[in-house]
Amino acid sequence: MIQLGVNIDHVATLRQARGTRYPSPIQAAVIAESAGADAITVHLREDRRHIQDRDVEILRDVIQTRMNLETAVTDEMLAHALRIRPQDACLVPEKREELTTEGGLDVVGQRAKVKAAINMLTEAGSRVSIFIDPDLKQIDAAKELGAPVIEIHTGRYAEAEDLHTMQLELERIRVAVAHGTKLGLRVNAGHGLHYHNVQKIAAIPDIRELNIGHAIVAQALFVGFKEAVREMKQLIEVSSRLSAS
Ligand SMILES: CC(=O)[C@@H](O)[C@H](O)COP(=O)(O)O
Ligand SMILES: NCC(=O)COP(=O)(O)O
Repeated sequence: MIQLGVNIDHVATLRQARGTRYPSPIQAAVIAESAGADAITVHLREDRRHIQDRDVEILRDVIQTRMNLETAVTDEMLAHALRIRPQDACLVPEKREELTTEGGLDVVGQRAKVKAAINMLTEAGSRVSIFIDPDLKQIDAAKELGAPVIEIHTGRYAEAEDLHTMQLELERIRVAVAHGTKLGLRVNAGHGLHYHNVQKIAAIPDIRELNIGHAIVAQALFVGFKEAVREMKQLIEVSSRLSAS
């Protein structure tokens, strides 16, 4: 069964907008787990626009499932991840000025840097994942450098403005998942997934985990956080079962 990692970054976005104590990402993590989340994902960005260092520290003690800590490949952020020692550490690209993560990490173009990060995090006890485009060369490089997990960036599929582009992107993701799985990698996926586009991704055989945040936090405004997580978990399960039958 596909696992669901709930990304709680945007609970913190709302808090940071006013500098209040609420809403609490810690409370969100506890509720998400009680609603069936298999992991809690947070992205401590270099500009600290949402999740803060203190959140990550508290979450590390509170999370009962797994912490999936997304981290840029910089000295500062890696030092932080090495101190936190999350169960899963996901290497992501980061641009200060971007609205949201725009693409996958360029593993091919910075092999030495990525290899060093994988080695350090693995030694610290984290399972390392690489957030990567559905690009076979990047997947081969991730495997070559020893990453046990990849997370396929689904952003282009999610942002497609017409059906034809969406189908093309979906096919790229399907091929990438099959390729990564054949190489022996655990293949996760995520970014931009919501209640109306997750079905086709969840139906792809061999995807192990979906990381979803923005849409769940948005849905929580109307149905509550627990129900929003439950609804997403159920959609994923039904779509994955239907495709298998
Ligand atoms: C890497 C990724 O997909 C998530 O961390 C996502 O980026 C979080 O939201 P923001 O991009 O808005 O920080
Ligand atoms: N790695 C993807 C993630 O954590 C969630 O991204 P989004 O659902 O907030 O776009």
